Amino acid sequence: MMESIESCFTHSRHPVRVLQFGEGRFMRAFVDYAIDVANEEQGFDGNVVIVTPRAARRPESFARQQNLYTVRLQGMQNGRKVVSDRVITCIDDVLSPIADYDAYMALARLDTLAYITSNTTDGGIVFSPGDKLEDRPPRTYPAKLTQFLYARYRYFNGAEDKGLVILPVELIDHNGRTLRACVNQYAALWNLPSAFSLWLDKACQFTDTLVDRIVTGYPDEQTAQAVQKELGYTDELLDIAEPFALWAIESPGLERRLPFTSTYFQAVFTTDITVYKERKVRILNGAHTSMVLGAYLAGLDYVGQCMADEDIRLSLEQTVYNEILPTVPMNQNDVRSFANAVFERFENPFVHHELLAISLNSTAKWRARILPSLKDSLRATGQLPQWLTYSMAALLAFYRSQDKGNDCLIGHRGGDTYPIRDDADRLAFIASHAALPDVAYVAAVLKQMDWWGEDLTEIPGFSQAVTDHLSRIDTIGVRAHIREMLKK
Ligand SMILES: NC(=O)c1ccc[n+]([C@@H]2O[C@H](COP(=O)([O-])OP(=O)(O)OC[C@H]3O[C@@H](n4cnc5c(N)ncnc54)[C@H](O)[C@@H]3O)[C@@H](O)[C@H]2O)c1
Ligand SMILES: O=P(O)(O)OC[C@@H](O)[C@@H](O)[C@H](O)[C@H](O)CO
Repeated sequence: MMESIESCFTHSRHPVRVLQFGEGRFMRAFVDYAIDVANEEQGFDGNVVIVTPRAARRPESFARQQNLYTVRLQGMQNGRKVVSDRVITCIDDVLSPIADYDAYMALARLDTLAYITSNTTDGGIVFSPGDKLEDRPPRTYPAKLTQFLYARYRYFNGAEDKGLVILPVELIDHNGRTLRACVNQYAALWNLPSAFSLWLDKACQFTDTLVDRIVTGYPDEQTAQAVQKELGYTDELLDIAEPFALWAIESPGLERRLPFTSTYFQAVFTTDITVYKERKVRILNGAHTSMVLGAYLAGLDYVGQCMADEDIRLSLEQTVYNEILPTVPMNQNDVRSFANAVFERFENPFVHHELLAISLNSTAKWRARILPSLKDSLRATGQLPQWLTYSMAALLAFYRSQDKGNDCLIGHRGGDTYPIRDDADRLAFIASHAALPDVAYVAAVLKQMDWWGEDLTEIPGFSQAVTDHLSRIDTIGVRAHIREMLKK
């Protein structure tokens, strides 16, 4: 029988310096990876306590293996194959803020605590007026954070050296500033003293950051068995990622305190992360979001398969190089080499990135990751960019279903079914409009101001062009439609 990870490795001992909201695969292969390496190579001297943002109970998988787990980085870097395994030993505890409320709030009184990190997905940094200061805990992440910071402020009598640096990694615009704005709203809602707001200003730092690493997490069972055999121990938290990692942090002053750059991790400290964000979100995430829904309907399941598929690959090249790149306000040579690198990362034969995983919440992703490029392209050329326009039709085709599943809609691909996962109200809207003729279905969805931030039917020609693409998809199928667009 194989040994277990906890019988092979032990914890590193460091004071707890980081409270992390989010136990997901990304945080574990990115933030915790960087901290673990920094402890070993740079004397960071800090461990992490994780809080699961939503779990009602402490996740047993972490306790079972004493919070140890392996990050396997796999892929090509500078032309050579990389396989790098690291057992992460810097996690002290994983708490549920609901089940372990007192233990979690006790961390606010911890002298050594210096940083708070979070990944609560694109939907986590929100204000909800129903949250109360007395809740154990409040529901949203910003409300939890406000309650936590207020407890710390009170315990240390507003001492300025007990402030915290807050480093959110959610992929939304100005994540630090947005989080700060939510905290301000809770402070006002809960009538917290103005001295607390002053303490937030003087002692705490809310930092905008941008992250980039493809993390696919626990692999399929067959791969998992093979990897564990190689490793020589069992690990149910095994986390697979690519070797590339970039963390751009909008605070040059933190450079010395966060020595996170290492062989497989680059931390950049800068006065403005906009260029990193625009480049990454428009090109990498924009490529994903514009490609995956149509490619899935065309019969593919993984990003790697898309790169090997002539039609899908060519369509993505045209999307990225002809339509997205010219909209990125940076040196075009730099942007082009970033795009070339993205294609190489997508080709990574070792990281199996599921299209269905990327499809989650595609409406919000289309707005954040495609719409700005579409509008900039239209402004610059006077024409609707064909592939970005088509990507909306692919979304509407992928989403079009009246079949309700558990927390999702059920889509159909040939004889197979697949889950359509998005906000519940949005899915309900789709279900109730899916049976309309194409023109009415398209118009109904494009008019949803709160989905897109504007009425998309007001973009000249957009509604008609999307309807035309959707009708071709209905009539001849996605792949045939992609082929006819490639011939144009
Ligand atoms: N996996 C990647 O390659 C990658 C790379 C860069 C950025 N990200 C970002 O990470 C997010 C997905 O995380 P993951 O890949 O670790 O997936 P995951 O499913 O493993 O983890 C998701 C985490 O988000 C929390 N969460 C989900 N909805 C929430 C909400 N409404 N409020 C509070 N917490 C919530 C969950 O509790 C969990 O901790 C995405 O938003 C993405 O932008 C992922
Ligand atoms: O993680 P999501 O669901 O927000 O988006 C899916 C992918 O586009 C994303 O995970 C990228 O792989 C990642 O942003 C790369 O840094």
